[in-house]
Amino acid sequence: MGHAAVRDPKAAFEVTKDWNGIDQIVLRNAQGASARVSLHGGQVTSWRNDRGEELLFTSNKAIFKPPKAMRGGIPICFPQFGGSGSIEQHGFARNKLWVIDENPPRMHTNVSHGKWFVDLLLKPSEDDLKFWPHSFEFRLRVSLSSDGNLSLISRVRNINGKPYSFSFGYHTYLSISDISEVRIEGLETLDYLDNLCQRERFTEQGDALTFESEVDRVYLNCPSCVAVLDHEKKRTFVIRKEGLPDIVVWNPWEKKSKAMADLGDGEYKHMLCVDAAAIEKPITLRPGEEWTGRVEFTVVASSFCCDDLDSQI
Ligand SMILES: O=P(O)(O)OC[C@H]1O[C@@H](O)[C@H](O)[C@@H](O)[C@@H]1O
Repeated sequence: MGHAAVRDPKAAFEVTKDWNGIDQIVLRNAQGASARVSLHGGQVTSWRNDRGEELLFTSNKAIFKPPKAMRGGIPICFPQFGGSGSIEQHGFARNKLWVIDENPPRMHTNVSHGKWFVDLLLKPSEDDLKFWPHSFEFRLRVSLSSDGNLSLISRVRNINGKPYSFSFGYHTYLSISDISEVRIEGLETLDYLDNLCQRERFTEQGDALTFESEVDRVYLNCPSCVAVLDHEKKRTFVIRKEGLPDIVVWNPWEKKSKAMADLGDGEYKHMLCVDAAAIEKPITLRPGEEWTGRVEFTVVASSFCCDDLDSQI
């Protein structure tokens, strides 16, 4: 157990140690829902509902060893999503040590974020600047609402003298009953880049996306809300996003899982990555400019779709 870094008794969060002795923040709302965020990578490592059920997947073979990000939760992919740019796969932010931001600048958004939140900050080290010579301040707010919704707001500011571009993704491992029981709604008729076919562009034909083999796609210009329906668990994840046009859908399936040291052979059945992202058109910031990208996860019972949910707000 680490020191308690409580900023305000009403907005309390607790600081404990994660598996490596690195500080992690625990948010717990009045109903008992909770989220954990490690300072290693700013990675959300757990999100539980008020019955204590874990909603994010973490591999049983996850390697909890910095500097690598662990397989599960929500690694932050910045300043590059994927492996086709000039730096390491998914960027360096997920492997770095973040700090708690005690005095974050005001957030220019109408979004209400409940009472339970923490602000984290990442600045590049001298070493990072050798590989990616663009200075930035990356502020991440992770919050849990009184309904147990989890939201992540990222703000990246260019504090460099020159413009630069980056890509980004919330690499979200959802916990699912079984991959054959799950479908995604909201991606119908969209174009996507297929990472399994050298990023060739295709158009989604099906009514909803279901899974029978490996999938690694970047869906382009997606609606602000998609739903992941889990029939067996009778629950639906609703994912809302802002500032993030793309959605990556990834499941490694059997063969690739077997080749991954930090994923059990059959574990692909119980995970599905659905990542709100900005990939096809990188974000460009002029000096002093700031970008905001937000995602919110809600879990609702049974087969709820986004239209139903929108009409309730
Ligand atoms: O093993 P990593 O670096 O965490 O990446 C896992 C996967 O992440 C996905 O988002 C990518 O689309 C895949 O191509 C990649 O294999």
